[in-house]
This record gives sequence, C-alpha cells and structure tokens, in this order.
Amino acid sequence: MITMKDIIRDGHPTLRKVAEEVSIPASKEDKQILESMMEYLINSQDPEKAEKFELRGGVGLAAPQINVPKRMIAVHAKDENGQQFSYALFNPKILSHSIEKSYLTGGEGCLSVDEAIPGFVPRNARITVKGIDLDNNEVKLRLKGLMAIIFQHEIDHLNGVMFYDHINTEAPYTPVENAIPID
Ligand SMILES: CNC(=O)c1cccc(C)c1Nc1nc(N2CCN(c3ccccc3Cl)CC2)nc(N2CSC[C@H]2C(=O)NC)n1
Ligand code: NI
Repeated sequence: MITMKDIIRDGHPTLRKVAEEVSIPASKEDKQILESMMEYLINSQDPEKAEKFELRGGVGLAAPQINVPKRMIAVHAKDENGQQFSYALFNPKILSHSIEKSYLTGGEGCLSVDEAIPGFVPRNARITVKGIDLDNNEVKLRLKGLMAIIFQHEIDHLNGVMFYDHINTEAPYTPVENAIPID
C-alpha cells in the first residue's frame, strides 16, 4: 500500500516533468499502480487507517506524486451535495472548459507540498474531461464545482504544474474577478 513515504515532495524534479501517456490497453502493472493510488485516497479518508499509517487526507492523487511520470489520476471525493465521486483515469484530457472561473475559498492543499501556501487558486468553473477507466472504457465527464477543481489540480500534476503556480503572489486573496467561490 502507498504511504506518505512514497509521495515525493515539492522540489523533486519528477513533479515538474510532463508525464507520458499510458499505452492502452493499460498493462497489469499500470492498473496496479492506479488501483494503489485510489486505495491511498480511500485509506487517507478513514480516520483509523489515516492515524495508524500516518496518512495525510487527500481527495486527489496523480502518478507523478509517487514518482511515476505517467498520465494517471485518482479522485475520491464527496461533492458539495455529498455525492461520492470515485474516478481512476488513464490519460485524462480536458476537452473544453468554461470561461467562468471558480476557486476554493480555503485555498488548495497538496500531498506533495508539506506547508500550507495561502491564496486563491483560480480555475475553470466547468470542464469536460475524457479518459480511460480501469475497465478500459472511455469515460467522458462534465464537471463543475469541487470536482472540476480537483480534476484540474490533478491534471496539472501531469503537466508539471503545481497549484501555487496559479496564485497571484502580489495579492493572494484577491477574490478572482466574478468567479464562483467554493467553500
Ligand atoms: C491550504 N488550504 C487547505 O488545504 C484548505 C483549507 C480549508 C478548506 C479547503 C477546501 C482547503 N483546501 C483543500 N482541502 C483539501 N482537503 C480537505 C481535507 N481533506 C481530508 C482531510 C482529512 C481526512 C479526510 C479528508 Cl477528505 C482532504 C481534502 N484538499 C484540497 N485539494 C486541492 S485540489 C486536491 C485536494 C487535495 O486532495 N489536496 C491534498 N484543498
Ligand atoms: Ni497536488
């Protein structure tokens, strides 16, 4: 199982690389890696396991964060309405996005960044994503709200982008121009 010692931290070169496409159909090994990423998220949200294995809570994880420069992400989160989302995708791609922006009013955290970095992270409010799931099916998702934020954060990792790259350092808490705040 993945624990925090497998998660590379800011400054490790792999976090700034552009990850490689996974050849489809995915190999047994790539499937095992993506399943272990999903398992991490689920374990990290279980108070007993998180405490026992000292796991930091996360709702999203990208393969470069475990030093695997491949285009794979896992998302396991409840949206604003409490609906459970659980997606493990190979080669996720943003097909289109809204002009409108949104941001987490609490700022963003990342399992690869140990300290909190204050500031609003402006992101597209709505996105359409396609990818391949663990059963080799093509998946197309129209996302908004918290899910859209998480997917953009994880897909950024596949392109060597960190959340704080988007923060306006002069004024980190300037409310993003007519953007939708997400609490
Ligand atoms: C610095 N300010 C903040 O962290 C922050 C502060 C307030 C509000 C928000 C909204 C913030 N922001 C933020 N909070 C989260 N979590 C809240 C805690 N939770 C969690 C923790 C423990 C058990 C179970 C769970 Cl569910 C895990 C998820 N996650 C992300 N991100 C950014 S997109 C990828 C995602 C991620 O998984 N990061 C590790 N951002
Ligand atoms: Ni991250």
